[in-house]
Formats: sequence, C-alpha cells, structure tokens
Amino acid sequence: MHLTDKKIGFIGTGKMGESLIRGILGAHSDISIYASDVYEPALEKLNNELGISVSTDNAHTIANSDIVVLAIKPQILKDILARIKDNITSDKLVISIAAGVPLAAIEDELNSDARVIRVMPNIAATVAEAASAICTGSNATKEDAEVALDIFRSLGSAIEVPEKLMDAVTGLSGSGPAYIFPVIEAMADGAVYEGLDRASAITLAAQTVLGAAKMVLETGMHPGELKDMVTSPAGTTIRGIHTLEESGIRAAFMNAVIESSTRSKELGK
Ligand SMILES: NC(=O)C1=CN([C@@H]2O[C@H](COP(=O)(O)OP(=O)(O)OC[C@H]3O[C@@H](n4cnc5c(N)ncnc54)[C@H](O)[C@@H]3O)[C@@H](O)[C@H]2O)C=CC1
Ligand SMILES: O=C(O)[C@@H]1CCC=N1
Repeated sequence: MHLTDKKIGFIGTGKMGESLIRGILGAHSDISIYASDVYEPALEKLNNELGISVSTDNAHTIANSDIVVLAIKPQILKDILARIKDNITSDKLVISIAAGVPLAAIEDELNSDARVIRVMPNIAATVAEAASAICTGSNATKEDAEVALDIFRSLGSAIEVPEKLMDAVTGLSGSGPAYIFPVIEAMADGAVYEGLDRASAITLAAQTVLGAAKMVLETGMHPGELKDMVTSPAGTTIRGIHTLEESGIRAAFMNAVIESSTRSKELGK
C-alpha cells in the first residue's frame, strides 16, 4: 500500500498535529497534506516551513482529504464533530488522537456510516520514534486498520489493542515522553553537579536513555536482566540503584502511568 496515494488532512495543528505532520512528511516526502486550525500563526508556520496546504476552514481540509486526523483537544472534540458531521462522508477515514474520548462518543456525533479509528500516538512522531496504539470503530474496515497501522508504523512503532486498553496506553506511551524528559534533565543535573558541562551532560544522558531503550527492543531481554548486566558486585551502579529504590522510583513511575490512565478515563466521561 502506498500512503502517497492518500491525501491526509489535519484538523488542529497544535503540538501533536504538527508532530504528526512533520513525521509523516519525513517518512513520505511526496504525500499531500492539508491542515486547518483556528490559530493562523500555526498554519502560516507550517505553510512556510513545510509547504503544506493550510486553511482556517475545516470543511476545506476535509473536502481535500481521504483521511481526516482529528488533532484537537478532547474537551472540544464533540463541538467540532457536530460542525463537521455532514462533511465526513463514508468515503473518508477519520482518525481521532484525542485522549480518552471513546470511539462510540465520536461515532454518536457523526453520520451512522462514518469510518472511525482511534489512535494514541506520542510526541516522538516528530522524529519517527513514536509508540502508537490503534483501535477500530464499528464501520472501519480491515484495510482502514492497515492504513492506520501503516501511517503510524512509518512514525515509529504501532500496535492494535482492544479499545478498553487505550487509557492504559495513554498513561504509558501517550504521556510517557513527558516522564522521561525530566529524567534526562535530572540525570544531566547530577553530572553537572559533579562538574560536567551542561551540553555534554544532556547528550550523554539522552544517549543513555536511547541506548537502554534500544537494548530492550533489540535484544528482547527482560529489563531486569539487562539491569543486572550493568550492575557489578560492590560496584558503582548498585549504589545508584539503591538510592533510586530508596526514593521509590518504581512506585513513582507506576503511579504516574496509573494516574495518567485515570485522567484519560475521566476525559472520556
Ligand atoms: N501533545 C501530545 O503529546 C499528545 C496529544 N494527544 C492528543 O492530541 C490532541 C491535540 O493535543 P495537542 O496537540 O497537545 O494540543 P494543542 O492545544 O497543542 O493543539 C490543538 C490545536 O487545535 C486547534 N483548534 C482549536 N479549535 C479548533 C477548531 N475549531 N478547528 C481547528 N483547530 C482548532 C488549536 O488552535 C490548537 O492549535 C488532544 O486530543 C490530545 O489528547 C495525543 C497524544 C500525545
Ligand atoms: O496530556 C495529554 O492530555 C495528552 C494526551 C497524551 C499526551 N498528551
């Protein structure tokens, strides 16, 4: 399947809309992308930097698209769906990335034949390293799911999950980059405290996170086993690990994912 045959429209060009647009253009430079937003400076920036077609009229974006990505806040999704309902004909595939909002709530606002897919990507789409999960609505076809998986796999990795797990995905990988950025900053702070310059500290910290992630993904080994490979008896690492465990690192990260998932469920109500 060639995504370049498809025209993709974005409703909303905020942080995530822009991230997806940049990622898609990076992976498929000749694809046609349309975008609309109410905030004209964001549109002008995308038009100037990426040369995509922009408009303040969502209907114009939809008319020019085979796939319509809804990249607007969950809180305004319902209102916008009511306004675009009659522009969303059954020949278009709708992809919502709104946190928490169930497929049924989206389908309820659209005509009964609307083909809808829900996706939870993350901000690393910008650099084609997003972790995404999709689930399909009642009229979405197998091919629609393949198209969505193709798009989001071109932006990193993507899996299909039952919709009931989308809140867990949101708490984990949707929000997850924001848990790791402070980790990188704080690790760098530690090295700055010890005398390393800031730029080197951030580079080393970020590459450390990247390398650790890559080892988990590429070796298939359990993270605990990988941790043990770094941890020499009476060495340096176990001192660091001991301190992290005393600070409750595992509960802290588990609770972050659980709380974020809970918020995702709240947004869906
Ligand atoms: N920021 C992130 O890392 C992620 C966000 N999401 C989801 O993506 C969606 C967008 O989030 P962000 O990009 O962070 O928010 P944002 O606030 O940066 O972007 C939303 C955009 O929608 C525009 N907008 C508002 N009313 C509009 C209208 N009537 N027509 C067209 N555009 C309109 C705003 O001007 C803004 O540019 C949300 O539903 C969020 O749950 C999902 C995964 C990750
Ligand atoms: O914070 C949020 O609500 C959005 C959804 C996932 C990441 N950012």
